[in-house]
Amino acid sequence: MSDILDRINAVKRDEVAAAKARLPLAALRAEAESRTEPTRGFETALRAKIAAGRSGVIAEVKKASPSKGVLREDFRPADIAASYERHGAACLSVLTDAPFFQGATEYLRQARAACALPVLRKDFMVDAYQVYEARAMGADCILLIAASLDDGLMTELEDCAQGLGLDVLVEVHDGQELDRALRLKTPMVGINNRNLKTFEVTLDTTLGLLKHVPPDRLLVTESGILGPDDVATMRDARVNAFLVGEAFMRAPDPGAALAELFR
Ligand SMILES: O=C(O)c1ccccc1NCC(=O)[C@H](O)[C@H](O)COP(=O)(O)O
Repeated sequence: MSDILDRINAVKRDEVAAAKARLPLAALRAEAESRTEPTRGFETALRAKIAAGRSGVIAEVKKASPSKGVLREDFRPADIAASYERHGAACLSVLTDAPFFQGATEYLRQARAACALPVLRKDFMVDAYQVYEARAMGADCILLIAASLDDGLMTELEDCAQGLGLDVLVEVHDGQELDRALRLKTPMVGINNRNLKTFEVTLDTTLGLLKHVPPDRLLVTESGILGPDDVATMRDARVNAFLVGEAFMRAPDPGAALAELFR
């Protein structure tokens, strides 16, 4: 039986094929390249928080997930983004995947328009077409999941993103993926504590891999940061950048929850 990532990637390839039929690559590329305004610096924003002695928090805007179902009924991306900014987030991560996360391109546009924070397009990238889409919709950064991509495609997508002025966060879950990620140019490496085959979450994933991340890289711990003990564990291990979704999405005010967790 295929795992969730295989299923997601198959759906993504179908989505890309349908999108190309509606809007050919050349037209989308022209649209993306016609955006003259600079992107907001995602890596720069994270590093600035950390340099100021704070945690660099990538605050996620996510209505639902495959492992947890619907996380938030009252889902207003613009309000959530504004609250995150008021309470000290460095960056946003906005789910644009619809079939599995109930996300939308429009949510990214709404969230970005409501604040000055850089925004990650959180989706499952399998084709350069989606990178052009990311730039066209206003994203500042894309996610590359090493488990989903061979080396050639990962490099192609990174080159495409960087050529458009987008930052890249590469995500890994084990040592082999980390070795492959470290051959990319991007300094931002996310270690996902969630096993995407079993949905098991353990912070030991970050704790076990972090010694293999060179000091010039910006390590982001992803998933399963739910309470103050989790933050303290990571800070004790000198991990200062966090991607957090569920803990904020379940709170009445996601930004206030961020301020409480990272005070
Ligand atoms: O969250 C899931 O169920 C999931 C399933 C399959 C692929 C990816 C998945 N999550 C993506 C993420 O990486 C998280 O949204 C992100 O790291 C935040 O995690 P959390 O704070 O645990 O919501």
